[in-house]
Amino acid sequence: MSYISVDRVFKIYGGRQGPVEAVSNVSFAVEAGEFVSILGPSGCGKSTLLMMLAGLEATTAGAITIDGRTVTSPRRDVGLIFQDATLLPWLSVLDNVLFPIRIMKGDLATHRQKARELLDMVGLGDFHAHKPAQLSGGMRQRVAICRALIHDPHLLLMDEPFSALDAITRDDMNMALLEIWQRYHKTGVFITHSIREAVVLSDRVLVMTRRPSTVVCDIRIPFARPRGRDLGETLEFNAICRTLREHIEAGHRRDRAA
Ligand SMILES: Nc1ncnc2c1ncn2[C@@H]1O[C@H](COP(=O)(O)OP(=O)(O)OP(=O)(O)O)[C@@H](O)[C@H]1O
Repeated sequence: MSYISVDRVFKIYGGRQGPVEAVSNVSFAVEAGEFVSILGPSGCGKSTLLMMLAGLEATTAGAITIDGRTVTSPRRDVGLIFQDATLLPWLSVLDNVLFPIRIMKGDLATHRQKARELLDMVGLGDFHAHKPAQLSGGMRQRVAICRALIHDPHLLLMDEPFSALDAITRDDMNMALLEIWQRYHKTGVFITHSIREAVVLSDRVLVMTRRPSTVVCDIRIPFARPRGRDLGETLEFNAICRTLREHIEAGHRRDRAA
């Protein structure tokens, strides 16, 4: 059995202007330790899918199973990272990283050392006493990554975590995430609009389209790890990006025709 199984999942939101079918008949599986990215146009239901994986939204039909258990409510063994780092401005960097432990009433003393190690790993070892306002956007997102990892979740769910960053910082964050993957062996679902980012980071890339909001393509990314910045220069990398772009463009054409 796969670590994550998404089985014929639908999500229909009730709205003032009538129901919105955000996700229709989506099925896919993710193995333990895999990093899977989801690409697709705005509004195709990527965030909705991630929220359902996190147990923060209910499915309208179908089932999501993680590690053998059907997802019916938020789970403790999941780390979430969003586009906005959403750090608490009055807390130090270290206390922001420790915040989930505080909420879960865990042992702060033992986790303080782990928080310092995580901050060291993402290059923020000297910033543990700073407040979020004293950090750049990329640094804040690094803190958010440490916060998502502090309770050692097996699964990381990431919703466009680097899309608000400039191109150079984004590349740096991709490299940092690759390093984290190498070191901590998590399972990951990553939402992005960047084809290149998806290919650099992932073991598999899924493409979703609208009307209906479903998965139309599932491509395995064959590059060995560890991966470096030069991966993006290779012919094979660019050929995979082209294939994914063609799937996304075909979806756009179908949308326009509908
Ligand atoms: N709480 C909600 N109530 C009603 N409709 C919603 C709700 N959340 C999302 N939707 C609608 O569901 C559809 C899918 O939205 P979702 O945010 O999941 O798409 P997305 O692919 O993540 O978009 P983006 O790439 O722009 O973030 C959209 O039409 C959106 O307007």
